[in-house]
Amino acid sequence: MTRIAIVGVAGRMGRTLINAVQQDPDASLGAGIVEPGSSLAGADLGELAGQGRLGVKAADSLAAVVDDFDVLIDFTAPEVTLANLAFCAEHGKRIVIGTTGLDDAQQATLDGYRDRVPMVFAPNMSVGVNLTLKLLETAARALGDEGYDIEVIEAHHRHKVDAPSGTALKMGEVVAEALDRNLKDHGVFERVGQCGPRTAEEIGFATVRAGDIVGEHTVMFATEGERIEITHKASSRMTFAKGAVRAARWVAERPAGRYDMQDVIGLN
Ligand SMILES: NC(=O)C1=CN([C@@H]2O[C@H](COP(=O)(O)OP(=O)(O)OC[C@H]3O[C@@H](n4cnc5c(N)ncnc54)[C@H](OP(=O)(O)O)[C@@H]3O)[C@@H](O)[C@H]2O)C=CC1
Ligand SMILES: O=C(O)C1=N[C@H](C(=O)O)C[C@H](O)C1
Repeated sequence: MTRIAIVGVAGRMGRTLINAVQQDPDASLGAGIVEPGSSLAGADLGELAGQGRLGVKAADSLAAVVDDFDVLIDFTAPEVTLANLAFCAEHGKRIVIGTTGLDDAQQATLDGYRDRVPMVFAPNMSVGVNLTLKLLETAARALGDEGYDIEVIEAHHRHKVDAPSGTALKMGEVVAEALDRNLKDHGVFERVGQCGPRTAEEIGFATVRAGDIVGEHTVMFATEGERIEITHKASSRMTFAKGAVRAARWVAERPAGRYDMQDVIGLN
């Protein structure tokens, strides 16, 4: 039985994760943590998730629940995640990180823990997106050097704070790598005014933020006469939450290292 703590239990993913842990017979909910000073500290986690009392109360620090879990699941914000990762390193815990929007320096800091903490870090925990990444690799190898333009289009709910999504960036990286291109050099994240025609090698990104869209990603390979679109649409956050709980059970048995969802699913 993997004892899990969820940080950010008041959030969209946090509440969904409470339900996902409850539905997994091989996982138990050891703790849930809200932001320090939150009025939800002390609230019952089951009631937070809309499923009735569970008898586990929301804590407002990791230190308060340090003995109650083995794996932390973190879907919060970059600086919060890095602080929690440091806590895990100090206290011999494992971690599953779904947080997106880390900048290069924050990515490097995270990577610095790979020899000390067993961690799964993935911008998208759904099985479907991780399979899609494999399909993209194949498509890019077949089409990318044959005159097909590559564009990544993503859409999310109005509350999302980072752009492009972590998943869109990962899709861009997979495609770029398959074509021996570097996303830092070839990614185009803005087109406005007299920006001129696209170059053959650029990988363009477009972002939609609207309403309650859970998460949609399309990679377009377009040339004169045809286009191919590979699309993934998530219609429920439960798809991410189930993946995260699966990752928590998986990483509970692993030595220190930085893993991703493809490792968890067995696609690597
Ligand atoms: N990898 C994946 O599969 C997925 C990744 N994500 C990513 O997960 C992250 C969270 O998304 P989402 O749930 O929609 O965002 P929310 O804003 O709904 O949730 C984030 C939660 O973190 C809480 N929080 C902030 N600071 C702390 C702290 N110090 N301690 C404890 N809790 C804290 C916030 O509390 P408060 O409410 O008080 O501000 C909030 O409840 C984003 O980066 C998103 O991109 C999302 C879905 C899938
Ligand atoms: O913020 C979200 O909601 C999501 N974020 C992730 C991302 O940035 O890729 C994954 C998912 O699409 C939902």
